[in-house]
Amino acid sequence: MIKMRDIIREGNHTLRAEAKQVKFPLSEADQKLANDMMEYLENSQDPELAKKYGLRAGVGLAAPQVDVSEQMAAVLVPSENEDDDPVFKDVIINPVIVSHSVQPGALTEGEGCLSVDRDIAGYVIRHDRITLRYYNMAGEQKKIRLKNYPAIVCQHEIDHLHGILFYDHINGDNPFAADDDLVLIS
Ligand SMILES: O=C(O)C[C@@H](Cc1ccccc1)[C@H](O)SCc1ccccc1
Ligand code: NI
Repeated sequence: MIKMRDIIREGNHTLRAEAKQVKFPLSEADQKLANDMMEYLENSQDPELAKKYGLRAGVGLAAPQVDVSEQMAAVLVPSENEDDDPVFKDVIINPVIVSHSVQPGALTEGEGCLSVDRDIAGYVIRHDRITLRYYNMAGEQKKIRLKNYPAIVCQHEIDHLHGILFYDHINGDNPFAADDDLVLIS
């Protein structure tokens, strides 16, 4: 299982590298990696397991964060009611944002990152709505529309595949600068 010690931190060059595309059919190693990353998210969202193994909660984990420079990320966005199915759960492979809203969006509370051990305040300006094309573990091409929180999470993870970290999107002069059309997502 993936633990916090397996997650690389700022300063490791893999976090700033352009990850390479994944080939299909998935190798045994890539299948194991995909399953292990999703397992991390599930464990980290279980309070007992998270405490037992010292896991930081996560709704997404990208392969470069475990020092594998490949275009693959696990995303597990739980529903607000724990009895309901997740809002979004999949391993997104070779993802591409094929279109997006002009309207920007940002989390009201800002963002964090499992690979960044410090709090960095500010609006992380992203697209409020995206159309995402990706391949799942079976190699099936998917094309989905996401908005608000799931869209923010997927953009955070896709950034990791291109060497981008959340604070790259914060306005350095005024971290909480907000255009009139910015959608603030709680
Ligand atoms: O480091 C990662 O990629 C995982 C992040 C993803 C993320 C952070 C902020 C906004 C969108 C996505 C972790 O999920 S950060 C911890 C966290 C846990 C639960 C909910 C929100 C953030
Ligand atoms: Ni991150």
